[in-house]
Amino acid sequence: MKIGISSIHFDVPKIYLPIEDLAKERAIEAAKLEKGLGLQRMSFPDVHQDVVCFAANAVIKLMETENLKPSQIDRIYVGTESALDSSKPLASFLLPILAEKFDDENPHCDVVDLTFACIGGVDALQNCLDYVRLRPEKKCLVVCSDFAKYDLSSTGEYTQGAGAVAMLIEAHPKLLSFPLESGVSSRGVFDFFKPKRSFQKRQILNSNVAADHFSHYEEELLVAREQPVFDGQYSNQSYLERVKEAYYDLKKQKASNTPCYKNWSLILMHLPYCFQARRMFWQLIAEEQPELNSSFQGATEADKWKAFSKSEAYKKIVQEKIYPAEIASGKVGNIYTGSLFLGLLSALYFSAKENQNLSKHTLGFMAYGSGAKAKVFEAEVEAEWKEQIKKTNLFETLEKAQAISFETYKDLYLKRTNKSVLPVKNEVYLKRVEKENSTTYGARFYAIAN
Ligand SMILES: CC(=O)CC(=O)SCCNC(=O)CCNC(=O)[C@H](O)C(C)(C)COP(=O)(O)OP(=O)(O)OC[C@H]1O[C@@H](n2cnc3c(N)ncnc32)[C@H](O)[C@@H]1OP(=O)(O)O
Repeated sequence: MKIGISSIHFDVPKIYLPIEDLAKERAIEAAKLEKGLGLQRMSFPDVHQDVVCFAANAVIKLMETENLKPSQIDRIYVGTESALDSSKPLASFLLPILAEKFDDENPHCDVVDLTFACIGGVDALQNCLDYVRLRPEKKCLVVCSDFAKYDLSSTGEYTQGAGAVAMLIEAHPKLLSFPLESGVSSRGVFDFFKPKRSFQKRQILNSNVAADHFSHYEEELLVAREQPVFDGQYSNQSYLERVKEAYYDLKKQKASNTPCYKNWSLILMHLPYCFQARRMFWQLIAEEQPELNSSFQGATEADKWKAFSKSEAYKKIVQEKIYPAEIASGKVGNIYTGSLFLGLLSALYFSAKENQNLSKHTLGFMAYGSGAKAKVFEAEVEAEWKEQIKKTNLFETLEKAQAISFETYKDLYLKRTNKSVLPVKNEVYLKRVEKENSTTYGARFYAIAN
């Protein structure tokens, strides 16, 4: 029996900072960000939004579109690395919101968060696929929700983004089905991580945040520090090593001599920024190109590979198989656990707009989570994919987002304002956080605006 994804929906902030504005303020050549890394916009949460809001909005869109009620859902598994609480999972915040929205609930719904940097959403997905394989009458929701926030002026700042993707997992899926094979590679490293408070205070005191903002910033970050400690180039090296090992693990499991990617109509890689996949993929498959040796006789291995990355053959792979997933990433930024699935949505939506026939085609997924783990696996496109994906209105929704100024971005980043940039409309929003003098200090309450 086929098991997989029947429906996929998303929610991202309605405001963004144009990347050229950030480049100007940071004295970075705009062409590096736009043409080198593929960045166009950096989506940023408004005052009333957090990762619970994005997750809830994505789930509500999915349930309304699929005509589902909470009592029909047996599991809500959330992938996130932006937890708002060290004990209470983000998934549990969704329950009262959904109960209120649909006037219905399932007290037996199993909810939990899975955290492993950007790959937690894939762990949640595979867990739920296995559950439905055992109990095919059940329906699960997998939700990925994150806010990718980096230190000001760091090399991560221009890759920031936020948002959520929600997916319905069931038997006889309408969108994608997944076989059992999945290549894995894990290694314990410190390429990108979010250590606990005492260490963070030292980090903050050493940071070069402008003096007039310092005390507020420090106070805020002592409550909850959202930004990672990271080494950008080392994280890319780790990404490459893990994904490569997982790719060849999948090839071994499939006992196939043909390079797996040759069967993939679309390549979905974790996108920490728009051009990550095109900058990394050639390094994964260069050794699967026997013609390289005859074409570049006498050249070093590194030179041969670099030549392959500039070749017409590689440009064709990028244009046909990688580019479709990049379209949304360039306009949203990194959304950690959701980035891989936003890429999936983007690639399928683009293919539907182009009226392509993807039914029965194979897609390749390459997921990565810092710390570090990669998983490489495949999916088959199901017959109703086009109708299902068109319901998301992905590109049209992204086009409606509004630009903000650099000053507004800084106010939001430093939490210097409590006035929303856009009116709260037709969405779940953060209504209140209990203050320190309350016995329920830190409890967060949400409401649904019409
Ligand atoms: C965080 C996660 O989500 C998990 C992961 O995936 S970890 C792996 C990714 N790591 C991260 O995202 C961490 C945060 N990000 C970063 O630290 C950095 O943004 C980064 C490491 C990803 C990139 O580093 P960077 O120093 O900004 O860029 P750099 O690696 O030098 O690349 C710039 C590119 O622009 C190109 N470029 C520079 N100037 C240019 C110009 N004027 N015109 C056109 N291109 C230009 C360069 O040639 C280079 O491209 P190629 O290597 O393909 O030729």
